[in-house]
Amino acid sequence: MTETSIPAIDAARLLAGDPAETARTRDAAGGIGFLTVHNTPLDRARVEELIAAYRGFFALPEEEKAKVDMSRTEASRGWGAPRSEQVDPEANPDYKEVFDCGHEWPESGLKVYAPNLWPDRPEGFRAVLEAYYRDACAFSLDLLSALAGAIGEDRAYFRDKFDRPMALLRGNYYPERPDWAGARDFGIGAHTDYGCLTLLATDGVAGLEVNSPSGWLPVSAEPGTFIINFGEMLEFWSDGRIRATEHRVIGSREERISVPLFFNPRHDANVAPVGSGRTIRAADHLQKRYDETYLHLKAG
Ligand SMILES: O=C(O)CCC(=O)C(=O)O
Ligand SMILES: [Fe+2]
Repeated sequence: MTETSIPAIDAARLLAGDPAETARTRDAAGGIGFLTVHNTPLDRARVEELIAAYRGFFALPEEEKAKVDMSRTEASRGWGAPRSEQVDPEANPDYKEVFDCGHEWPESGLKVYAPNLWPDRPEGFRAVLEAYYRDACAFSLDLLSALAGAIGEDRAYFRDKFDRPMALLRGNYYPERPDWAGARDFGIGAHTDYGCLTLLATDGVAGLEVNSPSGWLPVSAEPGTFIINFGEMLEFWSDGRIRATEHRVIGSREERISVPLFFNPRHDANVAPVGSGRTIRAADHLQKRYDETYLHLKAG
């Protein structure tokens, strides 16, 4: 596949089953593995409100963020300090900061459903994130159903695999690229995402690069337009018909906020290739990847 541009898809048309938009989505998912979507149910004001909430949190004094530091827990909930995650083992730990929250189900005993850690400030932070989480999950499920149809599978296939989703909503804060940063330092090192579909909102500042046949390709999106890519579980599931493409952020003189929703299925979903007779339990794959990349979870 030699596709070297990132298709822009009209989400309303795709979800309504428009054949041309469906075919372009299928080609993008199986080719470069990235697309942008506009005309979505989450408008610009909604995303700007969300980004402002994260901006307020990341601007808090370090002592305050440390009260919800995920390194005190065995899970990926709360604040991740700079250099607390190493997505590329060949690179140094990322210099970004993050705030993670997700679906809670403590009775499950699974760390992927751990309780969220909420800061006292900024005011309204929790409510804004929870409402966005809910609506972004619904939109992502619609997108996945359309994608299933696009690759010739049952559109309803995913519906019951995403109740109690292990979906994780993350705020990434990339400060100005530090003076000390060298060739092995990244805002986020090269990686593929772990789950099914990533719905990425950004503040519009450039920085994301996609590994394409012609080299690292920049992609950006204004608030209200989203970048979509696919994770390892969907690549397994679709037996490679949908690609999990590597991407990274080196960082620049301009600070940047991005908000991915990592739309992961329920813990017991089987993400092995459809019809293969094999089993790959979604929670096992996700926990393995968390344990490999979050420094506070790394074995030893
Ligand atoms: O900040 C971005 O644009 C991408 C972030 C990313 O790849 C991630 O959080 O997995
Ligand atoms: Fe990513």
